[in-house]
Amino acid sequence: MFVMLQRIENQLRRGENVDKYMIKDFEFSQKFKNTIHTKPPDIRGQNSLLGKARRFPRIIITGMQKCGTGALKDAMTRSPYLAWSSQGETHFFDRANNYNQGYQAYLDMQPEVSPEVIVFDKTPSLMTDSTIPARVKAYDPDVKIISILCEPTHRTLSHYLHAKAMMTKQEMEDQNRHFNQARKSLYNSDNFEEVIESAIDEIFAQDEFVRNAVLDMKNEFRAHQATRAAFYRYVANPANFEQMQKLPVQLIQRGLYGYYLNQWYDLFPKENILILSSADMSRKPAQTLATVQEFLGVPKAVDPRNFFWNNETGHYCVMGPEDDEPHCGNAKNKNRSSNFEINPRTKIILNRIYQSVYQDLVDLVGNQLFSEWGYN
Ligand SMILES: Nc1ncnc2c1ncn2[C@@H]1O[C@H](COP(=O)(O)OS(=O)(=O)O)[C@@H](OP(=O)(O)O)[C@H]1O
Repeated sequence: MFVMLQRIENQLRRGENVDKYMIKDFEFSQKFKNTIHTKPPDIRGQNSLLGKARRFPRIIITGMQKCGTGALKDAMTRSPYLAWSSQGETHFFDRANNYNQGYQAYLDMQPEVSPEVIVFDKTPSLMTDSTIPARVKAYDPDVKIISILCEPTHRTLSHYLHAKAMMTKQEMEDQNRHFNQARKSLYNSDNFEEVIESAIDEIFAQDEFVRNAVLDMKNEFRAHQATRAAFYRYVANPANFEQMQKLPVQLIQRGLYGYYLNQWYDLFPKENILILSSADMSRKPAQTLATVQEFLGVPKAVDPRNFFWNNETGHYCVMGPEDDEPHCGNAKNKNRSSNFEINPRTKIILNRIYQSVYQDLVDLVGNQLFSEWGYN
């Protein structure tokens, strides 16, 4: 580990980009080498059983958390050729208590369906966990992977509101105890801005220059390279893994789309990965579903007739022939991020960070899909 960090340090000193591939290999080998089931399940045998049977997923929606994975799942399950686990998000690959039970436990989580139906797993925390790509590859190297991405600055707010709504008082107290004693009231306050700044203190604790540059509102921000390198150095360091799984760091860390997607592209063929835009899913759901169905090679059963505009949510609802009423997300949820504004300073801070790493995403998916984020 020390040698690796020193190599990263040397690269930085020479003004070079940190080699992201080196970081990934390192991350993987250090933390997770002993926790992969190397013998794959008999997916073909199980999935070709006649009649109704539990079938292994051949599609995994890996994320991104708070980017419309629920809407995508609702639309996909309107197709008679696609089904997802009746248990909801399986968390098979990312929770030790599930993964360690082996593939039979994964199969037990799946719905009983006919052979022509393809089962998918949607667990939005998979995309940004470095353990997972190798585990999924060991499970099925031919699996199809879908990730839907949204503008990362806004995603932090959506994630924060969601986390706060889910946290019990006890959990908030535990988080406060674990994180940043100086800000004891972090999770009892509604102060998103303060939470973001405490994450920045943690992420750039070893890089004061970057921290100051990111927070400096007086001077033009020019520290893109240094910010990218410092951030990658932080997420590559196993000493930070535990902190990264928690708030508040998680809020920012999960927006490193390019960095994490690279780990999937390294292990799976490009044609097995589909990256979608959350904005497209919101504005053009039928078109997005056409793309999904084509990618999966299933008949086009979900089309414009399945979608109905809903003023209350600002999104389309979806309805299939089997449904009594449309699925409209959680219209009553007061915690929706569209009801809140990020203050301008915090927005600038987050944009600076995400702008610094945007090119890594463009290198993978081109500069069209997410150009409206304005990070070019
Ligand atoms: N139809 C449609 N299309 C695209 N995007 C949509 C759609 N409906 C909701 N949203 C957005 O999705 C956010 C919730 O994302 P997820 O479903 O991935 O959340 S979760 O990770 O499963 O909790 C949700 O975030 P919040 O508004 O903060 O709740 C919305 O920004």
